[in-house]
Amino acid sequence: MDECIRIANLTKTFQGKTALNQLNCVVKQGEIYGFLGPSGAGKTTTIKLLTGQLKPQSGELTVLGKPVVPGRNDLYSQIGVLTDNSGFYEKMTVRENLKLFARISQTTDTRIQQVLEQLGLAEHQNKKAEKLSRGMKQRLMFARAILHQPKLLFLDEPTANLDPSTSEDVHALIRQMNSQGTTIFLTTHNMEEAQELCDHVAFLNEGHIVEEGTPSDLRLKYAEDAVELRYKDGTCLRVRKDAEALREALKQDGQLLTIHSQEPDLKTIFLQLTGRDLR
Ligand SMILES: Nc1ncnc2c1ncn2[C@@H]1O[C@H](COP(=O)(O)OP(=O)(O)OP(=O)(O)O)[C@@H](O)[C@H]1O
Repeated sequence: MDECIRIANLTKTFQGKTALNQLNCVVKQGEIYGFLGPSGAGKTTTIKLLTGQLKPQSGELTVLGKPVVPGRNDLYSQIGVLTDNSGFYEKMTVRENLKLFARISQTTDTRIQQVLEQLGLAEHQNKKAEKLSRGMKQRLMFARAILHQPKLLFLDEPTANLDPSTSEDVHALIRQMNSQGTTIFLTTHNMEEAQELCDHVAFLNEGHIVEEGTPSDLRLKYAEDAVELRYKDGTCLRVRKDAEALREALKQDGQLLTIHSQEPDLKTIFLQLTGRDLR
């Protein structure tokens, strides 16, 4: 699979304080990549550096095969960015907002209609943006970000402050875009969200990546060396994951109901690695 993003030895400081420290990562084309970490870990800073909004102290950044040069315009035709300050004009209707952004990115009216329908905004297109619900506003920001059919979409905490049902809608949109070929770079501090959505995750803590892999590989890597056997009479037995211990356990009286391996969730793994919760 081709590389979509490569970060090599990236360091960023603000007034002498290190925000990112020798960061390395690779995002493959077509994947949903979760960049996970608590508040202040450096997630937004990484997106700003990858999209040329900030300049690093050192390190190399490659996006879609080209080095990132702050202010380089050709990158913007190929990427979409959704952050909490993506914004739109409150006093304009949904369609008027999209027409304005379409003019900047030279997108056709047909594409506007397609996006309105894809994001379930068609019936709200003549409403002023200020009258939209929070979930619909988030859809409008998505619409703006994908109007020009970017190959790569940066989503900075796309479900922060949304209720569970609206978050589910946003997850469905992310999956839909990804299934149409868009690579997604997603930041979140919500580990359940990452576990559900992402093909690959990186744990960011205090400016560097402490672990990365597919959610299922990480869960296996940090799984306890034990399985739990549950019997019909309600008793439970924990045994080591080796053939002899299992053989012994299976000899026990009582009818066996289930055998489960003990795999931690991403939240537990992050806590184990960093001693920090993801707040
Ligand atoms: N413009 C800036 N000037 C000074 N310090 C900054 C600036 N931008 C970010 N920082 C600092 O860099 C560190 C990383 O911030 P960043 O916003 O990237 O974290 P984050 O992981 O996105 O957090 P959150 O989840 O709260 O958005 C923090 O310590 C923050 O205070």
